[in-house]
Amino acid sequence: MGIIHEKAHYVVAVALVAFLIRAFVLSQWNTIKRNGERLKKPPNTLPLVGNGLQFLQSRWKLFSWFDACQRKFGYETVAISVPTLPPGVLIHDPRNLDYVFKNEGIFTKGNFVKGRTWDLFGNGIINAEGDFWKTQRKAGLSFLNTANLRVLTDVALPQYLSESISQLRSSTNGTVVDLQHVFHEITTKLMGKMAYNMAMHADDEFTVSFDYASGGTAERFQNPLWFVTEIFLGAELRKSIAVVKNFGRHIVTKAVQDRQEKEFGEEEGKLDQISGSLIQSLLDAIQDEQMVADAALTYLSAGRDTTGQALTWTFYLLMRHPRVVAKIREEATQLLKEKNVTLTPDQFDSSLFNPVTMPYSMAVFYEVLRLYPPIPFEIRQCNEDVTLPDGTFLPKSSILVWCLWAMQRSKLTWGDDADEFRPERFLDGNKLISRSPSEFPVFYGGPRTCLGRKMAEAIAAQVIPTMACLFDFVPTSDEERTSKTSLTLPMEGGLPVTVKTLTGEEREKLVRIPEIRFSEH
Ligand code: HEM
Repeated sequence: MGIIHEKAHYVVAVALVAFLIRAFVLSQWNTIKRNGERLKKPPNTLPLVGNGLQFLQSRWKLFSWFDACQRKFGYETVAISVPTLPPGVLIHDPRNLDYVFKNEGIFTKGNFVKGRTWDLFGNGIINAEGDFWKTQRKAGLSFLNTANLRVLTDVALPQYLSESISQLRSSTNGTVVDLQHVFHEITTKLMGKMAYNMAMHADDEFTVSFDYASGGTAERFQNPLWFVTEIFLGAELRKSIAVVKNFGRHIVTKAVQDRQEKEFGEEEGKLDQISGSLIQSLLDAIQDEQMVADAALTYLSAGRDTTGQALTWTFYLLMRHPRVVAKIREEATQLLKEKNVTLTPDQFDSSLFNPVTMPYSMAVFYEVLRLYPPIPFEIRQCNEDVTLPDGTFLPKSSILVWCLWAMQRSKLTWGDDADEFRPERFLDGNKLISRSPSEFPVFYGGPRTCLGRKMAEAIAAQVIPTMACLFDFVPTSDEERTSKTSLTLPMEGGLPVTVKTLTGEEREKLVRIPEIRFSEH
């Protein structure tokens, strides 16, 4: 028995050495070059394992490493290597990113991304290409048309926002509330009702399983041996994906039933008339119900998690920057006075707040998206040989990575105060400044640019000033918050706060004399 054990160790060790030597030889062979020169390597690149160990760290440390690369190399493209994976580069130059956005047929998700996300998203729009992508995009465009967005801003959002406000008011006795849950609940209800005609909540079994599956799927991008480790440690992930997939099928079955039963008459409210319009458009366009389910689940993740998390980081930063909160309150108070409207927890019309009437609040939202991008990095794979504008030659199958977390903190692009939270950088007087997608890729760019940008902006323009005017939130801890592993950017442990409801008078005082709770930086 002892001898067999020893031999097993020997076999594993030999296999590991052989594997590393092969990886090393392949990495030398496949070196990516710029104008005939090898690319520089990022800090802490090791012989044999390359950057493999960096990718095994927690994502928070990984973000810092990406940021350190960006600080060291500026816009220069650098090589990244991980044993077992095709050769790769990390790009920082907005010119290169612009080229990627304009040539999305060359820079695709490829087997590298699809192989890792397939179990969760299958053929959903995020993974789809060609005609199948076009079909899903068309269905999404029809769901997010102007008339539906108006129902969202005038009916659905005010209703769900007011439900959350009632809950927050009942928690003003020192109870600790998780703000991340509050925002997730709003976006979950919105997407559930409008897209699928379903009453969904942030603590449903589906949502909990989806969070887990998103974390497990994201880990596959950090662990090159995920397909081996999951054999032993992947039971929970497999279970979560099964729950998610079942729910996808349930959405489709319910939508087919709705189709047969639902005949809307004049008496139906506006929200009921449009609810389920995404799933119905998808059913019209796609024959295969499994594919409809994949498409539905992908939209749910794209629309709900990103926006809920962006709002969470917004209030995290606002609690650290009382002067910014005071300016949001000032902007809202001014508008309310002009319209001769009062805002109290019992009586408010949040639909007054929109991206046009609330430029400062929108600048706050963009600044949060700059520092805490809900999709923090992107990966593409070249499906042919290609040369980037900076001269970097990428052979077919190479991997291209850009880290929004790092790029959106670049001093070259954003100036010396790039690390500071300063919403004014998005304002020219009272007008919002828009930045090109290649400099500020938070909503992606080119033909596959985010479909839901207007929806996210409409939600932010209403939720941020309404919540900031009605409540004063106090965090239960001053510690820096981090993000847990996920395909998006959820806050680890949520955002626990205590809540105080503000009277109109108190709000006026806070507009004039912003208290300093944290040192601003
Ligand atoms: C702050 C909120 C949001 C951010 C930062 C954001 C960001 C992004 C990014 C970076 C992508 C590209 C992802 C990739 O392919 O790797 C994307 C795609 C997409 N987003 Fe958003 N998104 C947000 C909100 C929304 C909302 C509310 C919806 C509404 C349903 C939505 C729908 C989509 C769809 C359908 C795509 C796929 C587009 C395509 O491949 O053609 N997003 N988004």
